Amino acid sequence: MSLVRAKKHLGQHFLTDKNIASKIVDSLRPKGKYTQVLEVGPGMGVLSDFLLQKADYETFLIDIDTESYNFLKKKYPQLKQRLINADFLEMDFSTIFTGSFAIIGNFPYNISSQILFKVLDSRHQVPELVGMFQKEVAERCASKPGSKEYGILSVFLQAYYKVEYLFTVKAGVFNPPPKVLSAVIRLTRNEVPELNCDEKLFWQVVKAGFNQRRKTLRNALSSLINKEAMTEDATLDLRAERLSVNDFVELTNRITANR
Ligand SMILES: C[S@@+](CC[C@H](N)C(=O)[O-])C[C@H]1O[C@@H](n2cnc3c(N)ncnc32)[C@H](O)[C@@H]1O
Repeated sequence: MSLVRAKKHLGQHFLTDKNIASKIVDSLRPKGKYTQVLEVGPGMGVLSDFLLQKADYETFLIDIDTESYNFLKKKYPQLKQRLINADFLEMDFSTIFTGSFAIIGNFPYNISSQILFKVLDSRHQVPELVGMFQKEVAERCASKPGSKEYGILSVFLQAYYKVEYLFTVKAGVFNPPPKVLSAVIRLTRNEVPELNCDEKLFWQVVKAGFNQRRKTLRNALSSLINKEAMTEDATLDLRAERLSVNDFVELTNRITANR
């Protein structure tokens, strides 16, 4: 079988180390929380080989690249409809999954944030994600208040998921090697995937706070708050990067109460 030609615009860097592939797949912990797993960007199937050996769940593969799709169709004829040639970002999960499913992948780095925001949008259906990202993105996901990596993605992911930075991966184990280091993270959704506040307002507050991250929250959130009623609120004197998820939830509740 001839190999898939690596295409830069699709973020194709193929993992060549089977031990790392097996370690990534072993980082999934189904324990009955889901019976189906979707792999994003299987490429030539280095992760899929291990996923398909597991009896705990049914595996689905989606790759945007037709060359990869044709390669995998020959490699795994048993998959049939479970091998999909489409853009993950455009995927309508409801056409395939009725219940919860996990997501795994060595993700294309050029669309990391979009992938994570799509997962957040579908958090009620996605209790777990294990995957490789550019190290910098993985650090951003797991970073804590006060660090320079802490931002919108950190807050939203940590609001709904436990984020674990599992391990770092060197560029040399890919073909072709990327210019950056990589890292594997695991997201495990909270038992209750809802926040104890007006969630729509929470999203607006976090976005507005970080969109003007050099300003204090009092200024960054001026269109969302009743400034007069909240003159004594000391949290508003801080910048967004100082606030934990809980601080944002509590601030959202005070904004609601003072409207
Ligand atoms: C970093 S490669 C990983 C390939 C393989 N899993 C491996 O570890 O060797 C990323 C894969 O994602 C695929 N891809 C890129 N954009 C995609 C998208 N929007 N939807 C689905 N797959 C995508 C690429 O075609 C490629 O196969």
